[in-house]
Amino acid sequence: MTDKITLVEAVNQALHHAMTNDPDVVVLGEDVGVNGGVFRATQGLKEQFGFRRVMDTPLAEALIAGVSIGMATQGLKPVAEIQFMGFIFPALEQLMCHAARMRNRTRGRLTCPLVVRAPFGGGIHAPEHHSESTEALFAHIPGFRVVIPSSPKRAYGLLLAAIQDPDPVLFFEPKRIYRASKQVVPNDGEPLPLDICFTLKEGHDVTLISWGASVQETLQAAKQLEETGISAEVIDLASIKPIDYDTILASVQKTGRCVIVHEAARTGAVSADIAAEISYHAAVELEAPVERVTGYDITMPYYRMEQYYIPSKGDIINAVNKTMEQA
Ligand SMILES: Cc1ncc(C[n+]2csc(CCOP(=O)(O)OP(=O)(O)O)c2C)c(N)n1
Repeated sequence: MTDKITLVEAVNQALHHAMTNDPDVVVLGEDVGVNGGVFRATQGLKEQFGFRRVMDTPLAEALIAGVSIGMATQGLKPVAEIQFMGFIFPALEQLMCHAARMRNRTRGRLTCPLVVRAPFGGGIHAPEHHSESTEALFAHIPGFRVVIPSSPKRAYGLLLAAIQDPDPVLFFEPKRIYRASKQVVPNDGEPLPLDICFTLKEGHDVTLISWGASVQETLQAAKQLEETGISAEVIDLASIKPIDYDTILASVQKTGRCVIVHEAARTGAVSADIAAEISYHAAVELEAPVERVTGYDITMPYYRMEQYYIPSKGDIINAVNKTMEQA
């Protein structure tokens, strides 16, 4: 295919490809079949693969996770959709206490090749439970991979890799940019590596690290900074767990400055871990403390206030300027 497609269309394309090429891949979740998913990520799957492989479930997230774990341990590769990240918590006991531990509990006899997809993040004027970013909660749990794509190409390649991975992967999709831009995404079935971050722009004055929808504002900030003579390197973390510290440390050791940008609340965030690792391993090279541009420690506000919560291009530029002032 040579047409340009959106991030959500890339998810759909990856699901089509995986299901076509591997009869063990099944899809389940609320409204994923007849309706094609609330965001249309699973559109057309039921028509093509039938109700045995594309299952509309009751509104019961614990059931979705539990059934998926059963299927995964018995040879299938379920891709479950949780309609919004804010509704994943009824499934947490199943995911945390069973999926994440299956390999360890059975001393490697059983693995749990399960993918849980969930849209996350704010910016689409939705009410509560529809806008949060709790990726750090899942990154904290041993046994999961946590993956967040930020472009159509990475959505396609990373989702294929997640489906092939033998262990449970939480695949969080930034819905604010589901339809924000288009890319040509060859439908070649090529997975992307799950263990690396992606350097989107090279630079030598400051390293900007982000993930999800915030990568957009981070790239815009880098572009504007370039016009004022500040050269920013931009890294899309993509794999939230595990984190590719080789790339991050090499970048910060080169630039001497780092700003981490994300929508999730500040306390206990993934950025705190990254800042700690950088402070430890690049203490000699750092010219300024690591800055963090984050959401606030509050429930994601309703839509009229959303714009004040989500890190903006201006917030990122201010943080970069702060690090540049320190010498
Ligand atoms: C725990 C939880 N999961 C998912 C949702 C998202 N959601 C909102 S309405 C809806 C469909 C409800 O369908 P049904 O129970 O048949 O009621 P209807 O709206 O058709 O009257 C879903 C899945 C939710 N609100 N809460």
